[in-house]
Amino acid sequence: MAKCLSHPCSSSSSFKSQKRKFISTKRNTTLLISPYSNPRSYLRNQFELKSSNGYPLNAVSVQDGTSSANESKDGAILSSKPEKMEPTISITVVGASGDLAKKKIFPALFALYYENCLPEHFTIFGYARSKMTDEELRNIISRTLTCRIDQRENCGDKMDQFLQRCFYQSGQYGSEEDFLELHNKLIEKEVGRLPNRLFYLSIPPNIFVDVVRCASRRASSTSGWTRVIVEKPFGRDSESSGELTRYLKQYLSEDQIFRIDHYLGKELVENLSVLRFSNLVFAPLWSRDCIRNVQFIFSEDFGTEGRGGYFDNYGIIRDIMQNHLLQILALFAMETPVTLDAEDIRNEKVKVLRSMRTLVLDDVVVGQYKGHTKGAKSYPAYIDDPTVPQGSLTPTFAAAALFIDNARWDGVPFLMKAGKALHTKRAEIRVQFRHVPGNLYKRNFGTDLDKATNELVLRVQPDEAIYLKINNKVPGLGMRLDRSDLNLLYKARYSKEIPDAYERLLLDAMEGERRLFIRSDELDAAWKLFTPVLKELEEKKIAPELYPYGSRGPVGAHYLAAKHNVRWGDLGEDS
Ligand SMILES: NC(=O)C1=CN([C@@H]2O[C@H](COP(=O)(O)OP(=O)(O)OC[C@H]3O[C@@H](n4cnc5c(N)ncnc54)[C@H](OP(=O)(O)O)[C@@H]3O)[C@@H](O)[C@H]2O)C=CC1
Ligand SMILES: O=C1O[C@H](COP(=O)(O)O)[C@@H](O)[C@H](O)[C@H]1O
Repeated sequence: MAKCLSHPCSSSSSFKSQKRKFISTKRNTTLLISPYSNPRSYLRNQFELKSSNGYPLNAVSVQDGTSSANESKDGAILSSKPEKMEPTISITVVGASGDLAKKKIFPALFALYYENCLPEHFTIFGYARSKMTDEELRNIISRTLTCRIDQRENCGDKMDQFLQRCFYQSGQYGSEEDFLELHNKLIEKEVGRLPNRLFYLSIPPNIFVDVVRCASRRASSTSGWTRVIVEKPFGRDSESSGELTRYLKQYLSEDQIFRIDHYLGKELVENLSVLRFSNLVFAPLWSRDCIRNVQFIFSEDFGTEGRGGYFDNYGIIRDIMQNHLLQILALFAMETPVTLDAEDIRNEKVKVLRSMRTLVLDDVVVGQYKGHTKGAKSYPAYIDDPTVPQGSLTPTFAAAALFIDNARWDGVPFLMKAGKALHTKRAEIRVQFRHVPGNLYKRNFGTDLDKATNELVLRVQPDEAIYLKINNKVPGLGMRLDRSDLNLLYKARYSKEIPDAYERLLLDAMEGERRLFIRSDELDAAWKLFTPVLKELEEKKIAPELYPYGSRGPVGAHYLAAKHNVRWGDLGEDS
């Protein structure tokens, strides 16, 4: 039995059993088809992993009724299974030869293995068209595996053991035969166990549907669950996203689809709800009464570098704003969910997204980076990328002002800014509070009262931190005030290395925990906000404002903020 020794999601055993009772009551109809005479012994046979909300499994396998696509068929098969079959999980990374698989997915799987978060029995398959042997795949992925800095025990041995569980199958993405071959290889590894299968689609979106068709027809688990993690982008607009969902649903139920947005797996984004809902001090401040504006800022200090072919078809609004920043906004602004269950949280996110005003062109600024030389070093323009068409108008930078038309947030500007090839790499949420009414100390601040308002910053990356800018008396006999930070810097407070977002999300998908994955109605609501402006930008061929590689982006972003009486919080020296 795998135990997730140091995963933050460990919960007390009494809580665990309470939750399980709840599941068995709620799903007693499906448990009736379970081959296990005692549901508790069946549950003990499942992985004792805990998902990121601290709950144990709420959707382990088809016996729990979660894999509705194959229920009756699977039910029949299940009833002929031996009573105490141990489960196994087979994870297939489709697109295993690609950038994301190498950079993020295999390393995250290894980190979970290293932390004892994977079940005792598991198999990992890489699948792609490239021809490779198992050994070649192992060589490629071994280059990106690392052990936790704070542990490093048996690092080499653990890597070897992990790599021995990794295999490779070459195949076409639209070939049912090739997926059948994969299926047969999976069966060899799963023999004698209850097989659960997870497919990670780390491939360009135009082949999602082919893969899902072939995998669901030829390589689904016959008696356990089958789940599919789908990478972004989920379409280019409302229409294509709806179409993609309709296609996927020909082969999968919504419960089997895990639409990933890796920002939801980031530590500080996870912490947003904890901060809001478990600290009394913030609750009365969290509304238009005290908050002047909220800013969601994403910047990267590198350009598209090799991903220009993908990027040019999407642009920064689709790549970052419509998903990562909007998801954070929804968590920031939603009402208190009834419970921490996935559906309760996603219901609240949908409500807030549906209360938002559709974005208009007047509230958007777009930019594109141009070449720049600094000393002896030259930085390329976006259109110097050989995979980007000449004359491309695709924005690599955008700023936008959004509004939530509900009682809590009426009139509060929610500003977003996202860009590539800027001066720094950073992601943060900045909350600027209102002025203190009748401030006794206002003459100490000079004429710029905005500089004296409190600001709460959640720095998502790098150097995760939460800090609150306050006004403070400079010690001494006079009465001089300055701006200081109450600072919770994670690396100073916590010695443990922060897990990568993909680790948390992979673990949750294995556990059937959907809280951090995007439901189809959330996706619809998100696209509705951005689709009209995206269409208008393209139809009107709006030229992006050029900004030098490595700069702070177009000045237009400042005019946009000023129009809404906002000053970007990331501009000052001490920001
Ligand atoms: N890379 C990143 O940082 C991020 C990526 N994503 C998303 O993850 C997914 C994978 O990204 P990434 O790894 O960068 O993608 P890649 O371009 O590296 O593609 C992954 C694999 O898919 C196959 N492939 C590529 N293009 C085509 C094509 N036109 N037709 C058929 N097969 C193709 C290739 O494998 P082979 O030729 O061997 O079959 C390739 O190794 C995408 O949806 C992307 O948007 C999301 C967030 C970040
Ligand atoms: O989804 C994406 O995210 C990355 C940035 O992710 P991070 O975790 O490194 O901040 C971005 O580079 C990429 O363009 C986008 O597709």
